[in-house]
Amino acid sequence: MRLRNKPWAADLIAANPSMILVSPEDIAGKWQTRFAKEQPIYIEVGSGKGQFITQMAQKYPDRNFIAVEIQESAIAVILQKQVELKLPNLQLLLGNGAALTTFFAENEVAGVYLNFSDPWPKTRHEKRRLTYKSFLAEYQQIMQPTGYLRFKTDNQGLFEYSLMSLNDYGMVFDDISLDLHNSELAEDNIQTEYEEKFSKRGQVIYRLEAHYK
Ligand SMILES: C[S@@+](CC[C@H](N)C(=O)[O-])C[C@H]1O[C@@H](n2cnc3c(N)ncnc32)[C@H](O)[C@@H]1O
Repeated sequence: MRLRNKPWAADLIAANPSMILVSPEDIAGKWQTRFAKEQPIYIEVGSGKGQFITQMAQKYPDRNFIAVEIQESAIAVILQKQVELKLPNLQLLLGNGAALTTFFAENEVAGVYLNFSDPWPKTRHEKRRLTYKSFLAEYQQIMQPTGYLRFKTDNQGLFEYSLMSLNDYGMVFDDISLDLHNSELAEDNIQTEYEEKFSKRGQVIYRLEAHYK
């Protein structure tokens, strides 16, 4: 994600406290109070510029969504969209996905989306991959027993790694697709910015869905 620091980002965030929180310490267990309606909460970790999460919020008004993004310049782009759209079922969190258990209480989340996460191909960076076991433990602690993890990527290496990592963690696979755009799931699929870019280049998109035992 190549976004230079935008001087307006901090100002925009400060001006919209009802739409975005910045690494809050006292929000765990209280997210429902920030939405218009109490309904299941789904989060996307690493939302980038937010095409996926804003479209999901529009398509599923009976669900609440939270974009979790570590880069201020990226989440400010989502916030700009939300200032215009004013979706009652979308909230933003500027924070690190590695610290989800400080932001969410047990069972607060119904599902976690990971889309085109940074691959971190070097072995010494394995711990930064969003499907590394420490991240899987974070998702597990905040997710309801019926919850699911959905992951999409164009990166074969990261996909294979993620299959092994989730399997080693003891997760159960509900669905694995080696060519999402030519599968029965394509019709309902909402594309992310990266997904559009990579599929236009002819790359296949991998997808998996899994849950905890
Ligand atoms: C390659 S981009 C993909 C963006 C978007 N999901 C898409 O598919 O178009 C990965 C995003 O994940 C964010 N990210 C990486 N590590 C993160 C972490 N630990 N917590 C939250 N966001 C993270 C990056 O800042 C970046 O915006």
